[in-house]
Amino acid sequence: MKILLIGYGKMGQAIAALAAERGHEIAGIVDRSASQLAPADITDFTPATADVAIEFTHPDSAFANVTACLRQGLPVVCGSTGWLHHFEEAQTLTQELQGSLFYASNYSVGVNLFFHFNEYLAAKMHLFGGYDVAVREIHHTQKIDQPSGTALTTAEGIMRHFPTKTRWRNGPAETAAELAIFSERTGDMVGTHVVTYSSAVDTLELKHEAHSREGFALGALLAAEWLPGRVGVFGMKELLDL
Ligand SMILES: NC(=O)C1=CN([C@@H]2O[C@H](COP(=O)(O)OP(=O)(O)OC[C@H]3O[C@@H](n4cnc5c(N)ncnc54)[C@H](OP(=O)(O)O)[C@@H]3O)[C@@H](O)[C@H]2O)C=CC1
Ligand SMILES: O=C(O)C1=N[C@H](C(=O)O)C[C@H](O)C1
Repeated sequence: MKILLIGYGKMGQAIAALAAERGHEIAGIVDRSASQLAPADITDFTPATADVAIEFTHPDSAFANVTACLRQGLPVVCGSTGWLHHFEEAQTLTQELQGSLFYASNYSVGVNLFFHFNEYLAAKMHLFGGYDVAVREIHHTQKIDQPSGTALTTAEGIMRHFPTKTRWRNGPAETAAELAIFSERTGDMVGTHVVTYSSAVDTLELKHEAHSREGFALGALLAAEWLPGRVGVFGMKELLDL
C-alpha cells in the first residue's frame, strides 16, 4: 500500500518504521517544518499516488489536514487529538464527499479493550452503588492537549453508564455530579490511563500503560489497511468488532 504520512514527529516516525516492516511504501511525507524529508503538500497527492493518508500532527492542524485529504479523495486515518470540536464538520464533509475517515483517540488494541471494559465496569459499579469514580492520565512533558484524547473517551464511556456523573472537570471534582480527570506530565511517559472507583471500604482500578508507541503505530496501520474502499466515518469499534 502507498501511504501518505502527514506529521513526521514521534508518531509519524514510529508508523514509517512499522509500515516498512509490513511491506508498505511511503508515498510522501507532509510535515510543518518542510525539509528534504518532507517536501510535499497534501494537494500534491491523489488516489493515483497514495492509497491512504495517516495524520498525526497537532490539535490546531488536524481538521485542516483531514479536510484537505477528503477533498483530494484520499481515505484518511487521523490520530491527532484535541480537535474534536470540529468532528461534526468532518463527519458532514465526509458524507458530502462520500469520503473515508477513520478516527481514534487511541489506536492501541489494548486501550480499545480498556475502553470496552471501562464501559462494562461503569455500568456494574453504578448498579452496586457506594463508589465515586475518577480518571487519571499521565503523559510526557511535550504533550500539548490536556486532558488526553484517551482520557476524554474514557470519561464519555463512564458517563454513558454511570448517570450520576453528568460532566467532567480537569482537576478535582467540585460537585458529586462532576467526574474528575487528573492530568500529569512527567519525563517521557508514553501514556498511562487509570480509572479508579473508591468507596469507604475498598478501591478498584482499571489501568492501561503503554510501554512504547509501537502499539499506536500498529493500530493506525491496521486502520489504514482496512479503510480504503469503505465510505463513511469509522473507528476502532468497527475495526476490532468490539
Ligand atoms: N490516537 C493515538 O493513538 C495517538 C495520538 N497521538 C496524537 O497525535 C498527535 C501527534 O503526536 P506526536 O507524533 O507525539 O507529536 P510530535 O510533536 O512528535 O509530532 C507532530 C509532528 O507534526 C508536525 N506538524 C505540526 N503541525 C503540522 C501541520 N500543520 N502539518 C503537518 N505537520 C505538522 C510537527 O512539526 P513541528 O516539529 O515543526 O512542530 C511534528 O513533526 C498529537 O495530537 C497526539 O496527541 C499520539 C499518540 C497516539
Ligand atoms: O500525545 C500522546 O503522546 C498521546 N496522545 C493520545 C491521547 O491524547 O490520548 C494517545 C496516547 O495516550 C498518547
